[in-house]
Amino acid sequence: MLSDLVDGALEDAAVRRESVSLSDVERSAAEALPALDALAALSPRESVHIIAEIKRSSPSRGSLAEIDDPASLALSYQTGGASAISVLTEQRQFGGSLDDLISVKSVVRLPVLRKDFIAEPYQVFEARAAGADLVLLIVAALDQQTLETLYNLTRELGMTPLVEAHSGNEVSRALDVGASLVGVNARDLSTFELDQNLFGELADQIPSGVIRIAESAVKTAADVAHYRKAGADVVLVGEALVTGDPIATLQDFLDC
Ligand SMILES: O=P(O)(O)OC[C@@H](O)[C@@H](O)c1c[nH]c2ccccc12
Repeated sequence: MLSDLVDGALEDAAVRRESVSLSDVERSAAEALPALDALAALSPRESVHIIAEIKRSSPSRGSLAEIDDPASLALSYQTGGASAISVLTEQRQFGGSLDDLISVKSVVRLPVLRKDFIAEPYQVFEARAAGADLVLLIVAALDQQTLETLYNLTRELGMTPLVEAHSGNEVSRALDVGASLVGVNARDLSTFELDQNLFGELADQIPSGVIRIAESAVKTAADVAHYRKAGADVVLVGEALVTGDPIATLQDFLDC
């Protein structure tokens, strides 16, 4: 269940907060190098953009890959032509950490997304302090007021929010807060079911000028072509890259 994932992420944040206070993390966020311009890096072009994800496991798919050295995987993603890197920092179910993000950020020149279950400002400051350029905000996990608060904070810190939706109503809520980057996740985070047609059903609701991202369920170049045809400017790919040859897979997908 999505609410369990959020509760777990908040409990872990509360533990970290015992050693690094809110004011400490705010100070580190203010001292970090400025965030990169993710909207520029993902702006629509002739070919699709790929956000390449670092993910060790997931509740729906179990263990995927060991990934002892996330920085070197991220460098392969950069070599393969990814436009941005997504790092799962959730520990309990996805096996990630903020340290993964810090090491990735130290080697790549691409924008880096903190992929986690973000529900309070502390986690947004932590993302910036670790060097994140983008933060994932999942509409289904947040009431509208919290979504707006976290969206505005992310922007104030110079980062780009990627606002994730899984229904028409959630796309409207993403647009209501002013999202410039909207992701449609094919996977329902409550049931873990996949619906690869959802992106196509919702894409028309996302106005031009807003970057459209298709998330999940990209296994082959044909899947990329499917999303591209349905209007995706960007696809976000995890499993296919961590389980296969990352450079060859990216190049294959970018040929679409
Ligand atoms: O591994 P896949 O099917 O290529 O999916 C990547 C990404 O879309 C998925 O990891 C994801 C999308 N939204 C999320 C929110 C939380 C955790 C994970 C996700």
